[in-house]
Amino acid sequence: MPPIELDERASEAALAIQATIPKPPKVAVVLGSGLGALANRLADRTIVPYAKIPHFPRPTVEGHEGNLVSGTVAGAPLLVFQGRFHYYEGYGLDEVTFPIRVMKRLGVRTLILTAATGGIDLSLPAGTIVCLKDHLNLIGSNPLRGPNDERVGKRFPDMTEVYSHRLRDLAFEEADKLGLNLASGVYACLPGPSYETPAEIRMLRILGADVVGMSTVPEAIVARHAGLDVLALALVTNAAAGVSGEIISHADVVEAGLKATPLIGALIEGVVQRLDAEDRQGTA
Ligand SMILES: O=P(O)(O)O[C@@H]1C[C@H](O)[C@@H](CO)O1
Ligand SMILES: Nc1nc2[nH]cnc2c(=O)[nH]1
Repeated sequence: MPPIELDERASEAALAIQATIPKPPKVAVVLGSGLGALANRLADRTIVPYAKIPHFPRPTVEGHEGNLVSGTVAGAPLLVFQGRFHYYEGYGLDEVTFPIRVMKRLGVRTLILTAATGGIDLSLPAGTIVCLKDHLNLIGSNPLRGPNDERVGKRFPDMTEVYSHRLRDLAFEEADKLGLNLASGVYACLPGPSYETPAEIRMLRILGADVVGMSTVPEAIVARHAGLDVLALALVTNAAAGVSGEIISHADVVEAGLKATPLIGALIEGVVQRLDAEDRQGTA
């Protein structure tokens, strides 16, 4: 039997989700390392374990639970992907970005990506939240490689504005309300799983990167291809290699994520409530 096409797999996964969540929220968030507890802030929760969704991969990394959670924040609907897939886990980019293809079929229009990152810029210490303004795809491939589904998006999608100016403005306004000093920066995506060497970090700084991670970019590319508006919030969990001389460990990354969850959660909630208000007024 020939392998089932990606499109068909995504449609089957979306159908299975709709059996439990008949009217999925139009805003989705993907939670990065250590940020999983954000899903617990939702009210009226419906939880679908990834294991119950056909064709869905399974997270293999600590700090990525593997649940799809639908619920509300202060009355505004939100779909939470509690756990993501990374290239370094051995998954192909098709699998890494499978949740994005599925959420498109569920009717999601706005995607909020979150990620744990190393701070390259000296002005971005651990604990800083960075609103991404652009990225460097250094993963060595592209998630859109292969046949293009014209029903979803163009063969050669423009990437001039991956991270929506409108959503970034909204995030900065909400950060102001919280008294949060939100930073702005460029994310470099490397394949991992080893962290960088100090020489690699010096190279990334010259290339214009402010933070470094192992995710987010493939998801953002697939989302833009499909016409979703994207906002990405990177938490600096550690100084990048060689910046402070401190050893980097995933346990510390997860702990920093946990610590920052209330703040990044409040920011996301503010943004989601604004989007919901716009949606109700028909301006979104
Ligand atoms: O899923 P994210 O990008 O938040 O996780 C980062 C990258 C690696 O998976 C991990 C390294 O500690 O954190
Ligand atoms: N590549 C990379 N990913 C991270 N995720 C959290 N911290 C880091 C880091 O320093 N480098």
